[in-house]
Amino acid sequence: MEDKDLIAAAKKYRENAYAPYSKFKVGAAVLTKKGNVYGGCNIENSSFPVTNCAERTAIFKAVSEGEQAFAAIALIADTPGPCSPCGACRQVMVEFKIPRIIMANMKGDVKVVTLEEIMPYAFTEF
Ligand SMILES: O=c1ccn([C@H]2C[C@H](O)[C@@H](CO)O2)c(=O)[nH]1
Ligand SMILES: [Zn+2]
Repeated sequence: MEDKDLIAAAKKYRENAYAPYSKFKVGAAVLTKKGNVYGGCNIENSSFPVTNCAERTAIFKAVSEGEQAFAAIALIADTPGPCSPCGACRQVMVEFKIPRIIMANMKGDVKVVTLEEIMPYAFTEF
């Protein structure tokens, strides 16, 4: 699967975003090594910190289906430049060793980075 296809999947899931508080919709899609795609959107809560980001929704969906080996993740939002994942999502990407992060926006800007580039000096217990 090409990056543009994973971005298109993320864009589709962005339409399902539940963001009545921030009005900021985010979509994400993870590609597993088996070749399956799991999508996610941000899901907000009136108790703001309870909100789940699009990337973590997508990753947790994949893990829930028994998939823990990932090839890439794409995320998209209506940002001036390619949308960059928050720290919590980066930590989850470290946990599951997602090697490539494809950042995109609604204008068509795309930036691809490695996990090492986006999360240097990551916390690991061992
Ligand atoms: O990596 C991120 C950062 C933020 N958001 C969502 C959470 C919240 O609903 C909205 C504004 O922060 O964007 C994501 O989905 N992913
Ligand atoms: Zn996040």
